[in-house]
Amino acid sequence: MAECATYGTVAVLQINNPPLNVLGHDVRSQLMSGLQQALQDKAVCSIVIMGKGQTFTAGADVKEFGTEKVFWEPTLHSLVEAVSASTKPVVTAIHGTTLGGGVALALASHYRLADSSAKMGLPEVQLGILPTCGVTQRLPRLVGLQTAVRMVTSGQTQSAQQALTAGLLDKVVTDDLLKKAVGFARSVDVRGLEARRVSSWTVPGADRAEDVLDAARKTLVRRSRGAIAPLTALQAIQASLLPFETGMKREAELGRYLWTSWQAAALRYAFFAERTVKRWHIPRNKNVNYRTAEPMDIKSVGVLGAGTMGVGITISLLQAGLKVVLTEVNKAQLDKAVSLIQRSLEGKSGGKPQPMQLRATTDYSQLREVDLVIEAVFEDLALKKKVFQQLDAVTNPRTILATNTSGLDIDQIAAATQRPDKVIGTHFFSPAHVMRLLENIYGRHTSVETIATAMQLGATIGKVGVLVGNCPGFVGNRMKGLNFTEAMFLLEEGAEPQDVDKALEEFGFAMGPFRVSDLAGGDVHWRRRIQAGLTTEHGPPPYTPVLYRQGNRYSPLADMLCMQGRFGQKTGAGWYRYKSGSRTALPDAEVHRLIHKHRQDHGFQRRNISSQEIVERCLFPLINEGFRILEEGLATGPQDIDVIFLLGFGWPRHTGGPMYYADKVVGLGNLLQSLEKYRAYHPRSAHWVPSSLLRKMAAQGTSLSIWAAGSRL
Ligand SMILES: CC/C=C\C=C\CC(=O)SCCNC(=O)CCNC(=O)[C@H](O)C(C)(C)COP(=O)(O)OP(=O)(O)OC[C@H]1O[C@@H](n2cnc3c(N)ncnc32)[C@H](O)[C@@H]1OP(=O)(O)O
Repeated sequence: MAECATYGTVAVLQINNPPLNVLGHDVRSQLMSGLQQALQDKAVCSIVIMGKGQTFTAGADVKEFGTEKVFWEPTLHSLVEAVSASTKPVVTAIHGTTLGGGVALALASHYRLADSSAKMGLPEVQLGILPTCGVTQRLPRLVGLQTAVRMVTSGQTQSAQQALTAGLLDKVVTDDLLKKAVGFARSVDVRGLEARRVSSWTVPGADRAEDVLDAARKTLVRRSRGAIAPLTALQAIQASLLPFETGMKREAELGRYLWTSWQAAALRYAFFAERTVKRWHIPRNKNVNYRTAEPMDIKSVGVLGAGTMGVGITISLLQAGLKVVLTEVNKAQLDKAVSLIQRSLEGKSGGKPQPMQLRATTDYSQLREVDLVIEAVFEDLALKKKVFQQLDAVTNPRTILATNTSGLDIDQIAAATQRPDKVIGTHFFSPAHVMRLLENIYGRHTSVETIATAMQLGATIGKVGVLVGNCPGFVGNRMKGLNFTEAMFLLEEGAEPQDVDKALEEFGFAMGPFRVSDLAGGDVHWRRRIQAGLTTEHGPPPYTPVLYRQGNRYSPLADMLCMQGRFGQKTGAGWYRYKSGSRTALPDAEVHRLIHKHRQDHGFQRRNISSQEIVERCLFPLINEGFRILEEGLATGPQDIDVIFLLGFGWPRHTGGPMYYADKVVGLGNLLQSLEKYRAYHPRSAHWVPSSLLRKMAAQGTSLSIWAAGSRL
């Protein structure tokens, strides 16, 4: 856990708690007793604290949060204070990615040394808590308010060089950190100790504090979208302008407030959910799971189609060091794609040319020897089937064939080949080289090896892979579609697009559904509705009522906009209008007139709709569909659905995701009641019929977390 050794007059305490040296109770106890021994040992003049293995420490053990163990003595706070009060100089030697409590220990030490490849960060706000243990008081004294605010409120890591420049480190070294740290510790003098205690310093640039804090507050109010931790952290940093002890009291108060908040619990859940999804199984056959599966070794990947998705996917693969064969029949499109890929990768490497493992070709037969192909052609079932037939003919029979589709039937695509066991859906989110989610979809015949390979490929390219079953829209788009449907009904009943967007943005989404639709292009979903027979390019299909399709209430408003060529930002007009070259959504009188006339034509009585109703009507049907998905065994557990929404659809992280939000914030009984209430008003919308899983859980008074704990391997 923590090992102690002496090198002449230097005592070295080394954390050894693989994989990440988190500071659980055992580690804290051993570090504390090592420190006390070193203080008592007359032969020891200075002390080094460092870590073995891949990192100094990733901070507190998050698994202890929510349990009593985190408060067992020595707490992290006691340990940090003991380091700070040490009568012998303490040098912290940092390597790997040092986070949270690790930075707190370093700040309380008298000297800070790091390996040149080290990174340091304070991710606490991402867990909904405050960096306590004096971090918000010592950091501004060491690096100034501006850097402290940036580090604490963003949670982003700093490189060793950045930390050195900011004053967070005293020295950066290369090679043999132990030897260099011991040498450094030998050179420091106990006589200078008092002056090295950061707590006795004042915050540099305090005369400009008000301007810095005001500017930060404005930015955070806009960016945090309802998350309370960043703004609370700012208040704690402000307290560093007070005497140290007063500031520490304020930090403790604010720390307690966040520690007990529901948002901290939700963010902790999100942290573990992202890691839980890699433990997948197939609900209808639990023998097919991450433990039994053996992935194929993938070294080369073919990407078919060099449009926006193909380019993003190629960049992700190349960044992970894989060989890529990019295939596109249109030579001009291929050349454009290659230049985009080159520019993107040059940007990443700071302008240095990277050895590119990319072969670009118009010739399908070049895919013959790759281990896996990702098809990224236009979202059209007939086209994809044709492409898969060709791929089946040209590629090696052991090659896995993956389709990047956002909702088409994997089984139909697989049926176009002689190897349905080697066909899988890999749904990337746009921009594919930026978005961390990869929704992997198994079909009826997809083999366990193919599933394991797709999940492994996701991890290799730095994505969070979530495995789901095959159904129209899969998990993400199947649920998300209901949100947009209900948003349009709200327009029919009296809301304006900006009212709906504002309510959902206040809930925490970066953009409301109409702004998202304008960004993505309304034509994409319009074509899908046409393919599904819900509408035609000229209006409702013959003999179809305007407000009902396929047995359900239907709003034709989006179709009406598309028929006018209003596809969103790319055409300068959609649900909003856009000035040339601008992405700012401006309310448009044309749209208001169109909605108004539609209401009049169909006898809708306009009424005022509250933000609460907007949020409930847009989100509750989607959550209800999530319960259906669990019931149908299309996702391993609620975490999988939550991760899809957190990483793929901008669901506000501080609410934990749709299923967590329903379970822990709304309450399943309340959710059921609301669904019943809206169902009574909107009997022609099947999405208000509560799922039987939700009914059962609400009746039993059980929770999704209990159900999930029982179902997960
Ligand atoms: C009262 C006041 C008390 C507390 C004060 C707390 C201050 C803090 O220190 S808060 C914690 C700050 N630290 C973090 O938030 C660390 C988060 N971890 C990461 O960002 C990453 O894990 C990483 C360090 C960058 C490493 O990434 P990677 O190499 O991709 O590994 P992972 O798959 O993420 O993790 C491997 C394994 O470790 C578990 N884990 C990671 N960090 C922690 C942690 N801090 N505590 C407990 N467990 C942790 C992670 O869940 C993985 O576990 P599996 O079982 O393999 O899923």
